[in-house]
Amino acid sequence: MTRPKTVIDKIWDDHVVCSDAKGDLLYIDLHLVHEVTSPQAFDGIEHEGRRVRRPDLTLAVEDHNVPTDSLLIRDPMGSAQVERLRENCARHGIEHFAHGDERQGVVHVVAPELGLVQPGMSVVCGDSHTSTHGALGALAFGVGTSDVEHVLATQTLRITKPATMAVEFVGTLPAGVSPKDLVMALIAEIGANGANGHVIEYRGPVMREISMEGRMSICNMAVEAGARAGLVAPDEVTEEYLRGRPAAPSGSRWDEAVAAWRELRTDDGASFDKTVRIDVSTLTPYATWGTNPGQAARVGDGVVPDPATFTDPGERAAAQRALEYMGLAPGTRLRDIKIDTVFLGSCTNGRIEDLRAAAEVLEGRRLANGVRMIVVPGSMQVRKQAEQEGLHEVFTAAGAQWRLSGCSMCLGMNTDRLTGPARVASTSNRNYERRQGDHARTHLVSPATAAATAVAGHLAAPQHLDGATT
Ligand SMILES: CC(C)[C@H](C(=O)O)[C@@H](O)C(=O)O
Ligand code: SF4
Repeated sequence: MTRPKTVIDKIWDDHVVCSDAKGDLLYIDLHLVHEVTSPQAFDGIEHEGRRVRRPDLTLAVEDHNVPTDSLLIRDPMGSAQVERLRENCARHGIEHFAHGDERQGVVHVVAPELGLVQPGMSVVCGDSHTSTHGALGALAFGVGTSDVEHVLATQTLRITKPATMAVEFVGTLPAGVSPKDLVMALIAEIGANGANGHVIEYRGPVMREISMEGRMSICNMAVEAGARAGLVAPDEVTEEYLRGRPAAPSGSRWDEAVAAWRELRTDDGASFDKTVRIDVSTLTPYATWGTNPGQAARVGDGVVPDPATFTDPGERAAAQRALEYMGLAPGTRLRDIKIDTVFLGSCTNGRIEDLRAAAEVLEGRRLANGVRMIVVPGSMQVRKQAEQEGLHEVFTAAGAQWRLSGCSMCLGMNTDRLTGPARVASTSNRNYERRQGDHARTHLVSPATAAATAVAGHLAAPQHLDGATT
């Protein structure tokens, strides 16, 4: 009998080209590229007189630097970076979705929606949130620019095999608790370093009930717990999501692919280096109060903690500093924190289901006085779908701005960077100091919570708009 294996080991072993004392050389099935981390990598291979080894397995998308209120890139830095991506792709024969292309969007939204990411694949991108693609049952790593160069030149990645971690969600998911809340609850529980160096397999009955969009939100934030990657073994949800997508297999190749995907399960008896079990039955929506994603509490009855109550000195100091930056006093109820800006978008929560969840809350309601909200679809395809469903009208009727696609306010690398003091409810994944602007304070939330917050003017989940007290 062969040794039982985790799904992580199966995909890993399938891609090892060779190994030495320093680690493995993994074959890469799909290389995603964006404008921020690729210029030096292209310079590097060109300096060596090399070509891109597999342009056909490489896709580039403009996302971080593009404005979302115009097709014209006015910012000189952003424009220079995007221009270099265009030149590099043209020179190396790489498919490239430019700002204005109907397939453009945040790279982690674009690749899955085309059906390019499939179970059992190895995927890399010079971007930490590449972990998103694990939702499709792929092993997907964010890598640095020198690795991008290596992958461009050789279609392989040098990497030491990370440890494995099982995150098991059990119990019954209560209504009104979104996948984002689930992953925020996980990180609040294990901490922003809780999965350091591991690849997570999200498992358990609850994961099977979660849609592909929801799985992407959960895998997206694996890196916010310190993980190298996060994945969900493929199942019927994965198959239904992929069926009929432009790059998905078709005809008899579909049946062959599905048969292979069905082998991608963790065998009974396989062991993980670490296991965490979360009972979801008593969860409620979450929001962060601090400056890392683990500094989070329940929106309904949570309060900003007193740093003095943390036993770990590092955590105590981090909480102290976070409260100073965030301008918050211990004991403040999360629902008393007033918000002036709301960002709905990003590779965490810019997909169609996210927009639907927010629109459901905003339907027939208006933003609170003094609140500004921007809605940035994760891709131009998401934007098109949302417009077909009339969601954009719900957003604009409520007083929100309906934008083009890009990373936008998720990180201030474009003209959506906040310039003045701002307190933001944001559906993105990172809340470190100054990420959204020099004087911006970020509270991470789910799309439904972002929408309810926009209406209330303070942190709130949808049930609080109807008078619920917790
Ligand atoms: C700019 C890029 C390298 C960065 C990342 O790696 O994640 C960005 O996408 C982010 O979300 O902070
Ligand atoms: S949307 Fe945000 S998290 Fe995602 S790739 Fe862009 S900047 Fe990074």
